Amino acid sequence: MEPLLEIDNLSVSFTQYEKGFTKKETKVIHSLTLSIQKGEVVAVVGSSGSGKSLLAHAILGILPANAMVTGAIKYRGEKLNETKLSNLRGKEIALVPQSVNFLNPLMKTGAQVRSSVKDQTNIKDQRRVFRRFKLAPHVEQAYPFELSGGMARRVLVSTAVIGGAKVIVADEPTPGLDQAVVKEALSSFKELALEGTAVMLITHDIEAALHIADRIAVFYAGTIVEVAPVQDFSGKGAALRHPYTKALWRALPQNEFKPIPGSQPLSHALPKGCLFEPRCELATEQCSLQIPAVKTVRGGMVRCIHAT
Ligand SMILES: Nc1ncnc2c1ncn2[C@@H]1O[C@H](COP(=O)(O)OP(=O)(O)OP(=O)(O)O)[C@@H](O)[C@H]1O
Ligand code: NI
Repeated sequence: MEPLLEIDNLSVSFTQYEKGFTKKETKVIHSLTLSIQKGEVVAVVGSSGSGKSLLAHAILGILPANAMVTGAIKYRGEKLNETKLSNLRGKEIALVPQSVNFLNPLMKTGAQVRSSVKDQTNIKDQRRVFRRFKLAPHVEQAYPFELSGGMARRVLVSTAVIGGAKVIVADEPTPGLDQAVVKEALSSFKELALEGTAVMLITHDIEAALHIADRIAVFYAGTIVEVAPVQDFSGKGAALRHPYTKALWRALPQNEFKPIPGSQPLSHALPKGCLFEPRCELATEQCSLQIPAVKTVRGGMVRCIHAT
């Protein structure tokens, strides 16, 4: 089956000026490859600051002006450029942003959700999505500040789906959200996938991802180190391929609850070789020479020369 969305060797860097004139380039996403099929939920799991939101913004073409992008993003096998993407954005490809600050504080929620479709007088569709995401009819007249956190999330999801999106990139909010709200939001993504939507679920919460994802992509310091079918996350993690994924799995409270020593390298001080090498138990001299190429191992994808 042909993937609906393909990310091929994507890199994103920022050029910043330091102390006046020295130009500094920071690579925040590098050589990232990932694809999503119709009806599939792929979770992208990674710690804070690893570049997950930037990946979402790169797919939607809404990165800040000082970002430099290389590589390709394809939709239905066709490489996207700015014109094509601006025609698809908010329609066939939609973002559920990480923060409710993406809502316009001065606009009533009903009008706001309708503003992402061509016919903004189409109240019927808006009411249909509101019903679907359990938003009471009076909510359409409310301003964002009058909404609870859970309601605001549902308004964001409504905005994403009203145009009939085929690909949804959901950048899930980091802690602080009520567990029931999180669960509810996740089940709505699963439902959309069952109807044929391709969902990329961005989260730092591996456990939540396990409940709804078909495959899990593990993000580390700006790239994906492993993509594994969800069933590989079981037992002691023997089916997993990358030492970081195994360590992440073991660190969960229901497993050994053992944190991984060390910390993720910062984007301006990345190691030359494998990004996990400084923290890896399996590291050999060869690991520090260059970033390992992507290989396919037992039906999953991994970037580690030791993976078998
Ligand atoms: N406009 C920018 N200019 C320079 N660096 C940036 C810019 N935007 C983000 N970054 C850097 O890129 C890195 C990745 O940020 P990003 O927001 O994608 O992380 P994240 O994985 O989504 O984190 P979280 O889980 O906290 O949401 C961070 O180190 C951040 O400082
Ligand atoms: Ni983020």
